[in-house]
Order: sequence, then C-alpha cells, then structure tokens
Amino acid sequence: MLRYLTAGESHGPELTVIVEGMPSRVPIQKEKIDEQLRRRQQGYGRGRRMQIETDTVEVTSGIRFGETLGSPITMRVVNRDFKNWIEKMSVWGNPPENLKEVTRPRPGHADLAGGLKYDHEDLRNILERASARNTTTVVAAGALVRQLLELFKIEITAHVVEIGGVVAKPDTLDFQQLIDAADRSPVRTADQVAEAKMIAKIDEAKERGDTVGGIFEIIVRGCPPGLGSHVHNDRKLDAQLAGALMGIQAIKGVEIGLGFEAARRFGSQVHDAIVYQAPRYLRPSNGAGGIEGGMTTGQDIVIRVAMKPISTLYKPLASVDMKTKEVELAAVERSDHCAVPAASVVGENVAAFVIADAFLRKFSGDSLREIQAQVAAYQSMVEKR
Ligand SMILES: Cc1cc2nc3c(=O)[nH]c(=O)nc-3n(C[C@H](O)[C@H](O)[C@H](O)COP(=O)(O)O)c2cc1C
Ligand SMILES: C=C(O[C@@H]1CC(C(=O)O)=C[C@@H](OP(=O)(O)O)[C@H]1O)C(=O)O
Repeated sequence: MLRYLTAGESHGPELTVIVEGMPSRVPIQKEKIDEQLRRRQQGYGRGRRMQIETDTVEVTSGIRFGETLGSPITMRVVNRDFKNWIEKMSVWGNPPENLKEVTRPRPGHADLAGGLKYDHEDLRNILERASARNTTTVVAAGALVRQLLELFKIEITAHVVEIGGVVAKPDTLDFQQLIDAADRSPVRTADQVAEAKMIAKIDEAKERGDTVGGIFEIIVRGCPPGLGSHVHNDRKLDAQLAGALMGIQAIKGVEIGLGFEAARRFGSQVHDAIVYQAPRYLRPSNGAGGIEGGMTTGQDIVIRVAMKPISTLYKPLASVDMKTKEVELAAVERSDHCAVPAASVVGENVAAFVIADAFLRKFSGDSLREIQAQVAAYQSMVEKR
C-alpha cells in the first residue's frame, strides 16, 4: 500500500512530501522527477510566478545510492518566491505594520468557506494552502512511484483536448475515436490549428481580465488485468482514480471511457465484445475505458478530466469585505489565466500514484525482487485461464 502526506504554503519556504510504501531496491532517477516538475510549470496562460520558480526536488530520506531503501521517502521543493514574502509569511512574531490582509473572498476559490470554517480574518491563511502550488509535491510523489511502474512497462501520458470550448481534435470525443484509442500512439498533441485557436482563446480571456478552463485526457497503458477490485466500493479503481483526480484544485469532472456519453447510447453501442486469442482475452473496442467492475481489463485506461476556469479574475466579480460587510469587488492575487496544460501534468502523475498503489496492493512485497516474482507468477496463472 502506498500513501503520501504533503505540507507547505504557496509562499512559505518550501513544500514537502513524504511517500510511504515504496518497496526496496527500486532504482530512482532524480532527473525523472525534475522533468515532471518542469513539465508542470509549462503551458500557455501561466502567470508570472512560473518565471520566478525553477522547481526541482531534493530527496532527504529513503533513497541511498539511487535505490529505494523501503523506508519513507521525503522530498522537498523550495519556493524561490519565499524571499519576497519572508516578513508576510513569518512563522513567529507579529504581522508587519504594512501587512495587507485579504478580506474580500474570491468567488470560486477556497477563501470564503475556508475563512468561515477555520475562523481566519486574513484569508491569506486559507489561500496559501489551498493554492495549486501544492501540486508540485503531488507531482513529485507520482513521478517517484511511476518509476516502479516503468519497470513493468506501465506508461502514463496526458494531453489537452479542449480549452475554453475549443476542441483539440474535433473528433476526439467521437465514440469510434475513443474506442480506437488503444490502437493509437499514447503521445498525441493537439493539432496546430486547434492549438492556435486555444492560444487565441486564452489571449481573449487575458484581455478581458478573465480566465478559461478545459478538458484533458489521461491514458494509462500496460496494466495487467485485475488491478483494483469489485468487492467494495472504495477498492474500485475507477472510484479511486476519480476521487484522486477530483482532489486536484479546480477539477470539476472525471469521465472514464465513454463516461457521460455512455448514458446516451444503447448498451450494444457501449459495451465491448469479448474474444479469445490464445493466450489472452481481447476486446475489439474500449468503451469501458479499460476498467470493468472496478478492475483493469488490460486495455488502456482512458480518463477525461474537466478543469473549471481559474477563480482569480483580474476583472473581479462582486464580493463582500468580510470586515466591513460592504459590497466590494473580489480580491485580485497574481494569477494564471489558464492552467489546463499544467493540470494535465498534475493529473497524469496523480493517476500514476493511484495505479502504483493498486499495483502494489495486487503484487505486494517489501522488495522489487519479491514483486517481480509475484508479477511473473500472476502472468502465467492468467495465461492458463
Ligand atoms: C495547476 C493549477 C494552477 C492554478 N492556478 C491558479 C491561479 O493562478 N489562481 C487561482 O485563483 N486559482 C488557480 N488554480 C485553482 C485554485 O487553486 C482552485 O480553484 C482553488 O484552490 C479552489 O479549489 P476548487 O476549485 O477545487 O474548488 C490553479 C489550479 C491548478 C490545478
Ligand atoms: C504557484 C503555482 O500556482 C499558483 C496557484 C495559485 C492558486 O491560487 O491555486 C495561484 C498563483 O499563485 P501566485 O499568486 O503565487 O502566482 C499560481 O501561481 C504553481 O503552480 O506552482
């Protein structure tokens, strides 16, 4: 079983994650984690913060000479921006005299509900932790554990399919295209015309002081059949994936396979026939998106994820000053205009963590060799069925 815990504020000194449950003797490359962190910082529409940060990970426990020890792995990501916030984010002492408190909650952000729940007058005490800056640690955790999955040829990719209503490939959401997904290369980028239109949409939002959301697709390739389980709702892999992905800031919808489209079709147009071609069972289509009964079928897992537009609007919506109760415009924090490409990298690594956890529940063991032996035994068992 894998789990992680993160800590850190957006403008505090650093973010930390502790990952527990990685077996011993798994070779780990720091460069692979840093590469995912670099990808997370990319994408048109990001704000100025990304020009300040150059995210890399420092590992302070659990790895020796490039291999996991089997003990908890601690990773840190430093906030370069902290040097501009030292007084405003001080752990001890009193607030500086010129401190500007955030008192006008932004619709769509955690400000209002968080301020009420945690009894804070300065809503910065909420937004610092609600911020998607924390996704650095989540990505680092996923980028770490997917190095185990790579050894078993399980690959995870993600790509943007829609931004602000502009669809990357007009046919991406088509039934036939979706079920053919298994036959296509996992690395797919938006075609250039659509990309230009998306960029124009983000520019339009920026000019209006507005923001846009979008949809990205994650594909997990190479899972054996039987990760997850049908026996309890919380052990179902689709439930775990949806829950983890919904946990990412600003994610408002998750579909697996045909998702909502399945609800509009006859069963014969949704379910995937079963054929046997020794030594395995095959499916000519993949409307199920690689999961049936909460378990992997062995086909690609296809997940689509919807992100709402960024909440901070440079042309703000109406709000209320929580100190005066006067009608005011919402606070404006330095912000992204669109972070769908970044969110797709977060989603990819979040999915990787869920899959790695399911993999280790199926093939549990304390060392890589123990797990390799279990995988080999299961493969030969499945091939005789
Ligand atoms: C990669 C990424 C970057 C984000 N950047 C911003 C941002 O710059 N400004 C903002 O207001 N919200 C941003 N968000 C969204 C907020 O963090 C999120 O809306 C807020 O925490 C409230 O959570 P909820 O939208 O899940 O309800 C970002 C989200 C992600 C995934
Ligand atoms: C810092 C990141 O994203 C931040 C997420 C975020 C929010 O409210 O979620 C608000 C912005 O923070 P800042 O005001 O410091 O620019 C984003 O930049 C990051 O992705 O690394």
